Amino acid sequence: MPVILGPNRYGKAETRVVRVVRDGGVHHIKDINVSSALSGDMADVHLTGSNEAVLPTDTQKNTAFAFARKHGIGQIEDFALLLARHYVGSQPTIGHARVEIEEYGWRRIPVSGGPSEPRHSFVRDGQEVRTCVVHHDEDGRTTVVSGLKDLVVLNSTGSEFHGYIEDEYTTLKPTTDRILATAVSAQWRHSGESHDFGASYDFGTSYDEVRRCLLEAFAGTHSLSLQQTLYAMGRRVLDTREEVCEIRFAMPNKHHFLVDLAPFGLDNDNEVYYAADRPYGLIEGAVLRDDAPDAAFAWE
Ligand SMILES: O=c1[nH]c(=O)c2[nH]c(=O)[nH]c2[nH]1
Repeated sequence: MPVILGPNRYGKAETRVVRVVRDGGVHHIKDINVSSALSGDMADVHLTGSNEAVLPTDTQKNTAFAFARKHGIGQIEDFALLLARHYVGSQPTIGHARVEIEEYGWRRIPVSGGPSEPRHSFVRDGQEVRTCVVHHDEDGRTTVVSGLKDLVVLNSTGSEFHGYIEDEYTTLKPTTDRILATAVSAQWRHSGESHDFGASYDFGTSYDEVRRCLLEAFAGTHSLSLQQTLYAMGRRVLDTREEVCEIRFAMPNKHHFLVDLAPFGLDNDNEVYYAADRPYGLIEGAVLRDDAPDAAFAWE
């Protein structure tokens, strides 16, 4: 039965590029996900195994990083046009380029009482989920745990990590300036008893204020580890919100690796990062008052 090659394309999907622009002490970030798909004179690649027409997908990934450094990232449409024109314009075998870009929005974390313009701390737009778990039993015991998950935050400086154990498998380089990013999952236990949780108990304000404490402590802590930041966030909540007696965290360390652009003749002074999604460090911990009431079934 005769068989022919149908439509085809190839490329690098989901190159996660983060660019930090430093405007004095004020940082701006662009966080994008670039997918390129190229097509053209690719019959031989499929039929004979000749790769003469192929611009490797690895090169497409590198081009996204190098262009971020060289040209900056403005409007994603402009960046996509730049890449697409580059592929079609530079390679005779490539007749068509499809470049898809998603951009993730970040807002500055407002810090009350701090400098009017927070400079390098961001919260990702519109992701988080508010949660609660309530238990109530026939003996009239009630527990309330409030929480949030997927509150994605990032400090583009003010984070170090060094002084750790180095054994024969350690390759991580110590750093005094890195991006610290995490998706905060936190659950906090209200210390009240059943009769406290009446109509006048303001869970709305409590939630807003705990969230504010978490963001402010994240933004305001010069971090020597995500563990230290976790503790500072928990402590801020317990110092500020008397209705909360315990808070538990799970925080993935969303690694951002500096891209080596030297092979393309470009420097990279903490500007262009590769945002890796896995594997990730997972930092978990609880912070509680030493006289916190018994948790009963709150965490079940
Ligand atoms: O803040 C961090 N804590 C760690 O325990 C750790 N481990 C690691 O490789 N990087 C980091 N970063």
